[in-house]
Amino acid sequence: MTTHTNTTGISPFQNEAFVDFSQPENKKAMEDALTKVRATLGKDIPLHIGGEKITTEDRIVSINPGNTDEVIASVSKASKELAEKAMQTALTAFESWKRVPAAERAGYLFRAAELMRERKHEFSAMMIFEAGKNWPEAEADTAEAIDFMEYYAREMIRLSETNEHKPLTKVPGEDNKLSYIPLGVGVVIPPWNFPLAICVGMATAAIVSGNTVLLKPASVTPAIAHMFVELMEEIGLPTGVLNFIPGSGAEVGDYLTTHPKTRFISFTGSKEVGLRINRLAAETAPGQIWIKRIVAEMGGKDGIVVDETADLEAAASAIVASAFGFQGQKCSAGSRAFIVESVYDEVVELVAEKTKALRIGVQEENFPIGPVSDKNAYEKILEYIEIGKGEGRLIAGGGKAEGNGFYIQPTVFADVDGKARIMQEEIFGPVLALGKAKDYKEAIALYNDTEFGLTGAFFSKEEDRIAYALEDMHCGNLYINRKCTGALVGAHPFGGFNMSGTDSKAGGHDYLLLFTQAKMTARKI
Ligand SMILES: NC(=O)c1ccc[n+]([C@@H]2O[C@H](COP(=O)([O-])OP(=O)(O)OC[C@H]3O[C@@H](n4cnc5c(N)ncnc54)[C@H](O)[C@@H]3O)[C@@H](O)[C@H]2O)c1
Ligand SMILES: N[C@@H](CCC=O)C(=O)O
Repeated sequence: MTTHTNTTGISPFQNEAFVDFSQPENKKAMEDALTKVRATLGKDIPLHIGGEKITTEDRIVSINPGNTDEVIASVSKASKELAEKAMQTALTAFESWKRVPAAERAGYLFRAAELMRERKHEFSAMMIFEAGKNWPEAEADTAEAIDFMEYYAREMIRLSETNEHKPLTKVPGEDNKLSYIPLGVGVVIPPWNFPLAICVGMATAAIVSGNTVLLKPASVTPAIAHMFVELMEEIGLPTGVLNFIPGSGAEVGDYLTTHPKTRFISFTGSKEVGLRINRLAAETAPGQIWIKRIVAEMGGKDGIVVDETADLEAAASAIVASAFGFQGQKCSAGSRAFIVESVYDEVVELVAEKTKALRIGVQEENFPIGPVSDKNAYEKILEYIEIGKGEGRLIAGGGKAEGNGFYIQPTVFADVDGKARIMQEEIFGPVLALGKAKDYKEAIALYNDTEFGLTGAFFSKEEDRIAYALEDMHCGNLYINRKCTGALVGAHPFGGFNMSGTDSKAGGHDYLLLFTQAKMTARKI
C-alpha cells in the first residue's frame, strides 16, 4: 500500500475508470465478490464509539429489498445516552485531530481509497444486496466513493498549501496569511440511495478538513456504511475521529441536531428532513457558543426538455436512462420531460417502447430494473402511480412487478399538466411524467415551474436555443444533449438550488470550505 503523506509527487486527480462487466474476467470477479459477501450476511453490527464496539438490544434489521427473506445485518441502535457518549468522544478526539497536519490527514484518505479500490467489487456486492443496485449502478457508487476520497485529499492539500486561490493584498512590513482551520464535531447524515458514495464523501470531506464526525447512517443501508467505517479503522484512522452511531432519525437525529456542542450538520436527504434539521439547528441551545453550520443537499424534481431540432432517438434514450436508472431513486432522476408539440408523439412513442424493453429482476443477476428501497417507498410509489392514473395517460407499466421484493414496473404517463402532482412532487421511484409544450421557451418555463432546482437537461441542435437554455434553466447541474444523472466528481460538482438544498457542490473545489473557517494572521516583520 502506498502512502501519500508526502505532498510532492501526488498525481493529478482522475476519475476512477468504470469496470466493463461484459468482459468475462470482470463478470467472474463480481460473481466471486457476491459469493464472498453473501457469506458475511446476517451478522450483528455494533456501534463504533472511539475504540469501543457497543452492542445494544434495540436493533435495525437491514434486509435485501429484492429478496425480503434475506437479512443483511442486525444493527445495534444508538440511544440518546450513547449519542451523548459519542459526542464526548468526538469532542476529545477533535483536540488532537485538529492538530494533525492537513497533508497527513489527506494521507488517510489516500490509503482508504487505495484499499477500497482493491476491494471494490466487495463494496459493490454489498450494495447489490442491501440497496438493490444492479452491477453498473453499484460499481458507479463505489467508484464515486473512491473519487471523493482521492479528490478531497488533494483539495485539502491545496487549501492548506497554496495561496493562489486566497490571495491577500500585501502590506509592507507584514507577513499576512489566511488559513482554513476545522470547525469541530460534525454530525453526518447521509441518505440510503448512494449509500457508499455520499456517505463516504460527506464523512471524509469533514474528516480531512480536521473535524471529527458522528456518522448516523441511513436506516435502510447501515451495513454498507459499516464496511466503510471498518475500512477507516483498518487504515489506522485515529479512534474517535469517525464514530458510527446508527439510530432513529427522530431520536438520535433530533438529539444531535439540537446539541450545543454540534458545530455543523452535513445532511443529504429529503426536503422535509432537511428543513426540519435547518429549523431545529437554528435554535441556540443553552451553552452553545456558535451558529451551527448546515450543509443540506435535498430532493429534486428534475427533468429533460426536448425541442423539435433534437436527435429524438438520443433524447428518448436519455429520458429513459434518467428516469429509471436505479429505479428512479436518484435525486438527479429525470422524473419529468417536456417535449415540443411537433415531435411530441414521436418522442412519447420512443420513450414507451424503450421503457417496455427494460427487464425487471434480482440485482445479483444484474437486471436493468430491480426493487425499490423498502416497504414505505414501495407503498408511496404505488400510491403515486394511482394518482398518475388520474392525471395522465398511462403508456407503460402502471403497478407492481413480480418478485419476492419491492418490485415496481417502470411507469410512464403522457399528457400530464405541469401543475399535476406527479409533475411537482418528488416521487423517488420509477415513475415518469411527460408533458407537451408549444415551443422550447414554453417547455423551459414548464421545466422551471418547480420548488426544486437540482438537475436538468436540454436537447436541441440549435446554438441560440442552447444558449437560452444555459441561461434560463434554473438548476445546479444542467446538461446539454445528454442525460441528467451521473455527475462525476471534479468534473460536475453536484448540488442544487432552491428547495434542493443549501447550494453546496459535492465533488467541487469549494466544498471543503463548508467544513472549515478561515483564520487570518498578520505578523509584523
Ligand atoms: N441533493 C443531493 O445531493 C441528494 C443526494 C441523494 C439523495 N437526495 C435526496 O434524499 C432523499 C432520499 O433519501 P432518504 O430517503 O434517505 O431521505 P430522508 O430524508 O428520509 O433520510 C436522510 C437521512 O436523514 C435521517 N433522518 C431522518 N429523520 C431525521 C431527523 N429528524 N434528524 C436527523 N436525521 C434524520 C435518515 O435516517 C437518513 O439517514 C430524496 O429526497 C433525494 O432527492 C439528495
Ligand atoms: N450525483 C448523482 C445523484 C446523487 C443523488 O441521488 C448523479 O449525478 O446522478
